[in-house]
Amino acid sequence: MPAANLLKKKRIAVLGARSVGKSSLIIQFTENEFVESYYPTIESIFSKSVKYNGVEYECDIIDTAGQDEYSILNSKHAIGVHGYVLVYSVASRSTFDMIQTVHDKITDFCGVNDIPCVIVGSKTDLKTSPISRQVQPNEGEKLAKENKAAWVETSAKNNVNVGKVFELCLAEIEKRSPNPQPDQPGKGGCLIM
Ligand SMILES: Nc1nc2c(ncn2[C@@H]2O[C@H](COP(=O)(O)OP(=O)(O)OP(=O)(O)O)[C@@H](O)[C@H]2O)c(=O)[nH]1
Repeated sequence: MPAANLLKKKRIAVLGARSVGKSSLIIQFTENEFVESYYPTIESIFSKSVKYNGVEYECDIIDTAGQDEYSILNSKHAIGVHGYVLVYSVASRSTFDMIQTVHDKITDFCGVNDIPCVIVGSKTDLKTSPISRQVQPNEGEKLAKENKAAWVETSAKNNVNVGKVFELCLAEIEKRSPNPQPDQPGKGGCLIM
C-alpha cells in the first residue's frame, strides 16, 4: 500500500466521566442521529472518513466506558492512539473536574507532557436553564490553554459543533506531526516498542 494511504489512518480515543455524552457525540458524528436513552458503554469502535484541509482521513474512534478518578487507564486507550477527545458536561462540575485527572493519566502513561487533545464541553442545549449550566465557557477555555489543548462546546442533541470536535482533533494531531511516519501514531501518542 502506498505510504500516502497509510498516513491518513488516525485513531482517536474519546474519554471522560460517565454519562457526559461520549457515545451520543460519536453516534451523532458517525451516524447522524441522537439517542435519547442512556446505555452505558463498555467499549465500541466507530469508523468514519473525514475530510480535513483537503485530505481524506480514515478515523477509528474509540468510545470508552465512563471514567472516575479511580479508573486505571486502559492501555488500549493510549497505545497506538493519535489523538484524544476529553468530554465533560457543561451541566456537571464534577465531570469537568475529571478532565485534568484523565489528561494526567494519559500523559503519565505515555511519558509525555503534551498530547494532541480536544477538550469538549457537551450538552450546551441544557444551558437555556440557568441552573443547568455549572461550567462556564471561560473555565473550559482556560483548562484547555493550560493543557495546550483545543476546546469547543457541543450539543449532540442539536448537532452543534459535533464535526468541529473531530476536525480540531485532526488539527492537533497534524500540528505535532510535521513529518509523520507512515502508520505510526503522532508525536504525542504511545508507541509499542
Ligand atoms: N440534552 C442533551 N442530552 C445529551 C446530550 N448528549 C448526550 N445526552 C444524554 O446524556 C445521556 C448519556 O449519554 P451517553 O452518550 O450515553 O453518555 P456516555 O458518556 O457515552 O456514557 P458512558 O457510556 O456511561 O460513559 C443520554 O441520556 C443522552 O441522551 C446532549 O448534547 N444534550
